[in-house]
Amino acid sequence: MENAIELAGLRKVYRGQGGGDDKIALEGLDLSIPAGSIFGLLGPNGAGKSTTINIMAGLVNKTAGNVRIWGFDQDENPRMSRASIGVVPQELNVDPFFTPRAALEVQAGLYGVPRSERRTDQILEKVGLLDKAEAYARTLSGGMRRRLLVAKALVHAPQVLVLDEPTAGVDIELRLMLWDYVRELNEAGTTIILTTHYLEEAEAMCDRIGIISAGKLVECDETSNLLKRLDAKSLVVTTEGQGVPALPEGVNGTRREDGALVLSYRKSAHSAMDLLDHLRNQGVVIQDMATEEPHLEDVFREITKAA
Ligand SMILES: Nc1ncnc2c1ncn2[C@@H]1O[C@H](COP(=O)(O)OP(=O)(O)OP(=O)(O)O)[C@@H](O)[C@H]1O
Repeated sequence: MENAIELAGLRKVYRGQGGGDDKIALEGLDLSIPAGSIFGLLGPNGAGKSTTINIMAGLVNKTAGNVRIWGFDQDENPRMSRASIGVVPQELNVDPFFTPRAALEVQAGLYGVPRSERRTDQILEKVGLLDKAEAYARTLSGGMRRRLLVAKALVHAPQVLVLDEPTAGVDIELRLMLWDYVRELNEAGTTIILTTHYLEEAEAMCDRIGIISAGKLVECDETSNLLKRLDAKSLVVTTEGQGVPALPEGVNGTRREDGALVLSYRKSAHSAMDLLDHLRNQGVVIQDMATEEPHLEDVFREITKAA
């Protein structure tokens, strides 16, 4: 299998209710996600990320286009296409009266997993919920509910696991645990797709990134390539005294919260050495300095601004 997911000309129009306007959420989206990757689907609010995920999961009907999950066309082979994907939704909607063990058993039943093939307790242990197996879901904390949703998405052992904003409002410990587990699943062969608003997280986790803006794919590349392509760089200097000195054209200077002077510049136009000379010529006394490479956040800002 080369691509775990292939979307071609995907279009979604939400019909206006009661005479309201139609809303075009996706406008001919083409996207391929290689098998075995950890893929980050990013984009500003309302770009169409959840719509894309929900269409892949079979939760929202597409208006037009083609969807292949693990090689199975969603229209021609809906059963296999659905069996190949598991989705961890954004909302923490768990049935309050089910225990985690019961919730997984029900889910396994829905997916037609034979009893002999169920791995309920193994999955509960993996997500750290085995000791809560018989607790009512309404007594679980937010973090535990999140883990239960991950567990539910895994009962049918899907080749593709989609996580929609899995760490929104999650504490740092759980976030790290979740990412360890996601990496483990990926190493065992599961293709991972995730959306997140934490760009640092996407940069650290994802080997490939796709950026959606206004219902279209505006960028898709290996994370390292996206970062390399950016011409931006920063020079961080600790100085005696405060204020921002006069700077060469095209160089932007700000003081960070810790007082350090941050100069943002284009690698193609300036070098750190030139800028240091410039500061010295301005009479600035430099105590320390470091350069910083661009982050995904800079790439994201640049791309969505242009789009
Ligand atoms: N059920 C719906 N009915 C009508 N419009 C909808 C519906 N669901 C989403 N939309 C609209 O479609 C567009 C795309 O929404 P979507 O939720 O896919 O974006 P998103 O990228 O996931 O956003 P966010 O980052 O805020 O979760 C938005 O303009 C949204 O208002």
